[in-house]
Amino acid sequence: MVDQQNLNALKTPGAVFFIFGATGDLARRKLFPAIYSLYREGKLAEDFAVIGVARRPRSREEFHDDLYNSIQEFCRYKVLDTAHWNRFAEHFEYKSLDINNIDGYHELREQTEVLEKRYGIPGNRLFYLALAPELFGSVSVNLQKGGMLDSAGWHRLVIEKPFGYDLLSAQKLNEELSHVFKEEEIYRIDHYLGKEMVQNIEVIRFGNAFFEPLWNNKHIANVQITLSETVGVEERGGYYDHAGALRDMGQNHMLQMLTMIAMEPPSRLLPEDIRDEKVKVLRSLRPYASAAEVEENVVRAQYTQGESGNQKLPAYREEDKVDPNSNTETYFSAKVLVDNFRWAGVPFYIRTGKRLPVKTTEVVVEFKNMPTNVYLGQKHTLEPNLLVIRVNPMEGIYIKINAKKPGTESQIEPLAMEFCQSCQVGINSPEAYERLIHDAAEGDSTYFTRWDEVATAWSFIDRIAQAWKQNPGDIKHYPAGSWGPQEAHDLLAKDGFHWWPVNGQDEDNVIWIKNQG
Ligand SMILES: NC(=O)C1=CN([C@@H]2O[C@H](COP(=O)(O)OP(=O)(O)OC[C@H]3O[C@@H](n4cnc5c(N)ncnc54)[C@H](OP(=O)(O)O)[C@@H]3O)[C@@H](O)[C@H]2O)C=CC1
Ligand SMILES: O=C1O[C@H](COP(=O)(O)O)[C@@H](O)[C@H](O)[C@H]1O
Repeated sequence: MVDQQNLNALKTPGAVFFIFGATGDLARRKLFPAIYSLYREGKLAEDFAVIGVARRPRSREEFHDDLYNSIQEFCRYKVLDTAHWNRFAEHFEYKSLDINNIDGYHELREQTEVLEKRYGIPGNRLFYLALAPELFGSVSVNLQKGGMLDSAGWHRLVIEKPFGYDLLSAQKLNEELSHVFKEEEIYRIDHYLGKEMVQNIEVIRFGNAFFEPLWNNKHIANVQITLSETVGVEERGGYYDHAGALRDMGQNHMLQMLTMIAMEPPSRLLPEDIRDEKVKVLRSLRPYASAAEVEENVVRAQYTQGESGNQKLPAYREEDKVDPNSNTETYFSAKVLVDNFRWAGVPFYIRTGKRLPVKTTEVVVEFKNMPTNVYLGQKHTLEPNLLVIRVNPMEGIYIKINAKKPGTESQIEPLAMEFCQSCQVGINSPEAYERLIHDAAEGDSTYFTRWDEVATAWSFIDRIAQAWKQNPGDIKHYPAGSWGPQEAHDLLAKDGFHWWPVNGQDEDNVIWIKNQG
């Protein structure tokens, strides 16, 4: 609970929030719960309204029922009591509208003005597009034509991923949006940037004297970023089969996490300074020069039938709305080089996949071995020091160091110094969408992607996609429930490295490192 004194500092300025796609999956699982949490924590006061927009008819009561169910199922807070719930739900209206029907926007405008009057909102309007990406351009044009941008306050467009399918389509979309919204009014969501531990990377790096001096190619051997999922494509087969892992996770979340690890310290902690540094990293990524280089450095694969626990898992090609002959990748891993002074020669290995054994997001920074190993030849093995940043589902960091095994003469064993943030009583980290909606309402664009970041990321990814397109059938396979194809292991083995076990467990789920104490 937030005390009254801090409330004004936390609260967002009064605004009307429009959720386009209010009957959809994202609204139900993420957006409504996020708005409720913000309200519960006093970050949204009473001067706000939400209008849910979608085509299907919904009475106000039905919409409130949807809202209630979504919060009870997906929010980290359960509904408090009836009086509190009624006060919250009162802020929500529904408008049935086909985004292509311009008359509907005039009605929406009238409805908005009534609410602005009721809540004393000075014309601030935040448009959240939880819609299929092909609708993004038309909505923004129609918002303007329909007079929705004529109010006195600020107007912001929050736009979901994917932002385009490749550089060309992203440029086209950006061009369409830029006729209506200025760059500083566009908030492109990458929900990984809203995650607590992704934001913490910055503090861990720039707030600790013992990391920053070592954060370079003199001391770091390699960096490994893993985003593994146990789920398959669920109900999103239609979208996913067109996108694949490279576009779904690589172009956005993975490259964004890489930039947070690799960027230079910004001169000030202002959104544009931070984003300038991130885009410099993206520009330093060494492009793969040919299809042969792609093949050497990037592994793609698709899951076949497999099992997890005692459960049989279907092959990707058997999933709903997936082409039975599909060659779409559900897994990829890559060796990425950042060609700048700090990182020259340090490989960044990234991997993501569906139907892997565990759900986790983790960054492992592997340090170089000691220049002189005084323990060599004495039957001692020194393991490299690791810094592991756990993003999800566990949040925390651990550092692996070598120490003398207590009670032995001189035996050395690795031990973990672990901080598990998510294990701390009383810490209930906000969901990524809470932070991002709050930031957008505050006008803080730090953790949203700027156009040049998106474009630069696409030009890197496009080379991989184009190389794959030349040889669609040349995809590897892995059984659902496994850690991906052998080639992904070979990718590191060629350089003398291996993937470090995630969650502190090896591939057979054997505890790899003992918790001390
Ligand atoms: N779901 C997720 O986990 C994630 C989703 N995203 C992105 O979020 C966006 C939404 O995804 P998701 O919620 O899954 O999609 P859904 O298909 O579940 O929902 C789409 C929404 O759009 C509405 N809609 C469709 N056509 C129109 C139209 N012509 N006029 C008005 N409303 C329309 C639908 O309502 P109706 O049929 O009633 O019109 C529905 O509310 C996509 O860009 C997706 O890529 C990003 C990350 C994760
Ligand atoms: O953006 C996406 O992310 C999810 C994974 O997000 P997480 O927060 O649960 O790690 C992924 O399942 C989905 O395919 C992708 O579109």
